[in-house]
Amino acid sequence: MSVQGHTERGDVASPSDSKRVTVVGAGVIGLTTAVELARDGHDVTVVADVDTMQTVSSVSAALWFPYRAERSPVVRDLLRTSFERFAALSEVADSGVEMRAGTVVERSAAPDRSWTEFVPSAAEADPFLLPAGATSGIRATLPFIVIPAYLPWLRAQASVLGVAFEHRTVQHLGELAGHADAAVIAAGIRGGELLGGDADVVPVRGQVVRVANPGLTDWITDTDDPERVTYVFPRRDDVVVGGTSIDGSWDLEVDVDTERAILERAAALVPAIAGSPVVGRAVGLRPARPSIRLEPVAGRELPVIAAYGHGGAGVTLSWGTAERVRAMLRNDGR
Ligand SMILES: Cc1cc2nc3c(=O)[nH]c(=O)nc-3n(C[C@H](O)[C@H](O)[C@H](O)COP(=O)(O)OP(=O)(O)OC[C@H]3O[C@@H](n4cnc5c(N)ncnc54)[C@H](O)[C@@H]3O)c2cc1C
Repeated sequence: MSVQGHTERGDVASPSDSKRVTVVGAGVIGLTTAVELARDGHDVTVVADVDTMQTVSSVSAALWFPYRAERSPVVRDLLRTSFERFAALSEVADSGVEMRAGTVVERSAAPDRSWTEFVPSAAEADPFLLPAGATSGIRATLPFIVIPAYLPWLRAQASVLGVAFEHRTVQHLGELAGHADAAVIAAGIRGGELLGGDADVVPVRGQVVRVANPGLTDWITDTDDPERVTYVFPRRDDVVVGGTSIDGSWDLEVDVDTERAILERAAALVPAIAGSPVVGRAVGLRPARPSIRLEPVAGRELPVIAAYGHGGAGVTLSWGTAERVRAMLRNDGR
């Protein structure tokens, strides 16, 4: 069996190293980790009570960009790994991953440009093409992940590798002991609750509206001001237009006034989308945490690895996260 778009690195786990692993979560973190572990020779089951296309991950826009992710050496490593893996996947037909040009608008005197170290194409944007109030900008070609194509593709890859799927809620970790040699908690915003003792995960509400694509290809993101988060991400048939970034809000209802304001800001940024018919709308709660929790958790009924709290960059950091979980598992969850 082969999984497309994965560069070979290291040997597949020998049968004696192979473990029964339960991954809790079928969002982008759980699925990516399941594929990575199955490819490493483990016997993987994904347990989730929300199907992939109903998760927060399905709402994601989704551009490779470290939005609402902490700047740390670990995240830097996850960014680099994921950039490389997505760049490789952009060569794979039907993966839903493309390398796409666009603009990051900057609105501060000293913008954080650390992410550009992995992006060979990154260059200063022409100031005449930037919106009013922008201090500067970057033009770059970045991985652009068309979620309605990518998540089903990823799930199909998992199935090809023999990953089993169970639809149920895990109430407590003890119920996994005896059925698995290790568990990975990729439960997004509910990761802290499942592990207990971690109240640091908070929702950051994101609302998006999808409009018909009038023929756009380039993306643009203008997110430095949390009160006026705006992005326009053209996919094949539609354009994902955002957004909001509201800390601590659990509200999953689409707000019509918010949608109107999003469309007005977006039309000011990209006049071509003014009046494009609305074809869909969604709200998702980004699983934000002061720092991503990506570590073994001691003292449980079975070895546990936590992998949650990716904020606004779960897709962006997914392959790096999966690689780290694979390495931790090879080290017996240490
Ligand atoms: C509007 C918006 C735009 C975004 N844009 C981007 C972007 O451009 N780029 C980017 O990188 N990121 C983006 N994000 C962020 C990204 O969507 C998230 O970081 C990511 O989806 C988190 O994935 P996850 O797998 O951790 O969680 P989720 O997708 O929420 O999945 C959690 C899974 O855990 C399961 N689960 C939880 N608890 C239990 C339990 N007890 N028992 C069984 N199952 C359980 C659920 O059923 C679900 O399957 C965006 C988010 C939003 C809302």
